[in-house]
Amino acid sequence: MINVSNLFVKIKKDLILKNITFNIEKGDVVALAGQNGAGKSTLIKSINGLIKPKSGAISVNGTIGFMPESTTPDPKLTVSEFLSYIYYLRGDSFTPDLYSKFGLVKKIDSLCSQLSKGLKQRVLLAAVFAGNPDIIILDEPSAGLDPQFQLEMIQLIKAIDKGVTVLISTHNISEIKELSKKVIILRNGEISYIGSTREGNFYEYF
Ligand SMILES: Nc1ncnc2c1ncn2[C@@H]1O[C@H](COP(=O)(O)OP(=O)(O)OP(=O)(O)O)[C@@H](O)[C@H]1O
Repeated sequence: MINVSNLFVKIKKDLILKNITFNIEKGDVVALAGQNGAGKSTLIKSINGLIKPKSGAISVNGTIGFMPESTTPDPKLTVSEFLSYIYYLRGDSFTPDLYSKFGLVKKIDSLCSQLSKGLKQRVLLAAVFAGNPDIIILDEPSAGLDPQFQLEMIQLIKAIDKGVTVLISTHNISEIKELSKKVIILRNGEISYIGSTREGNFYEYF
């Protein structure tokens, strides 16, 4: 579903990603981990076609729903206006049952600017599903959330339909263990570990 081979990415003069190779199969839920600055967001942007690699190949077999890091829904729109707009752009319609699925029923008419960080993240997660993408890519969806909202975010991600491929960037070891069987760990722009989250102390490769 996502195939990356011998990927090198340069930003300005710096080589940020070095010889990255991995394969994600349809329906896999894969965590992308690594310390700050390891290259997770650069890899995610490359997969989304937002950064042109120096060399190597990326092939993506399907449509992507992408939630970038540290973004916010349009502050001038209400929750319903924002989600209707995003779904419209993707040729889809936002149905009311999605408000309850994402815990937004009481916030339908609130301005996005007035939501807490946790609620903004839920609105963005709801937006990711517009157009029924085959692949969901989430860049640190629970960063900055309190433990309760983190748990809720994990539950929402776990509820994603089987068969949808998920790539989720996170620092959170319990989140990695809870959500995914497979983890890719980056260290200084290289893969330091790729494999199961069930075996060994994979977090030593951070
Ligand atoms: N536009 C840019 N200009 C210069 N350097 C950049 C740019 N974008 C990323 N980098 C550098 O690339 C490296 C990897 O950054 P990236 O954001 O991909 O890491 P990350 O693993 O996502 O980090 P974090 O967990 O902090 O989000 C860092 O050293 C960063 O400073």
